Amino acid sequence: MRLIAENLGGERGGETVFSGIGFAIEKGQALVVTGPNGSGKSTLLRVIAGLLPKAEGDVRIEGGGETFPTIASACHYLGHLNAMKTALSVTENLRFWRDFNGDGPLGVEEALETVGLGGIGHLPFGYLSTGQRRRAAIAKLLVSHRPLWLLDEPTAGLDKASEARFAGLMAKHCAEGGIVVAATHLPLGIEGMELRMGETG
Ligand SMILES: Nc1ncnc2c1ncn2[C@@H]1O[C@H](COP(=O)(O)OP(=O)(O)OP(=O)(O)O)[C@@H](O)[C@H]1O
Repeated sequence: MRLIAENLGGERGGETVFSGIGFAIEKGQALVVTGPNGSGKSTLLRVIAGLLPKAEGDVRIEGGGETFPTIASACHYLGHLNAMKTALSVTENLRFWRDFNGDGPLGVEEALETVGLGGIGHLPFGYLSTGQRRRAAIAKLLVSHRPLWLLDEPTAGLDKASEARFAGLMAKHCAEGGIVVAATHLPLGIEGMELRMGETG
């Protein structure tokens, strides 16, 4: 399986944010997207995820077989917001995502243990601290059967120990044949290709 972009362009509010982006990411590889504020990192991730229309070019999955014929079927997108219901418990949220995305490598309890949140699954998501919310959102990736991780500033709000743990999880995902595309300002501690987005304005 590979993720291919050819001459990809994106726009916001009718203005071109980026153009001519091309890459080929094989399974087991990571692409780290860097660049200053406003350079289009989030826009690129959202275009790849299909959450925004592309302005030109193409981005697609090849070799995903019957299980992952499209990016939509293959990806889990972790944006700035965590996409969790504040009134539901952490466990209930993760059960929802596990059902929605297809059973992933870990069960809910195991995933919570893995991100250091064992024992608090019963709490409403809204009770969690900023970093705990991000860790619970990372647990979504672990309960989901999704080989393509699209991550927007995934380590924002994480402490050093959690950052290091997440670096290990991304490396493991790649080692098991996954693909990671991550936009970041912070070093992520993973080996990967770098795509540097340009300045705007
Ligand atoms: N809904 C919108 N309408 C118009 N312009 C927008 C919209 N959303 C974002 N933009 C503009 O698109 C450009 C790219 O924004 P984007 O969020 O992709 O940048 P980024 O590289 O992720 O920035 P940061 O590092 O601050 O997160 C910015 O100039 C931003 O102001």
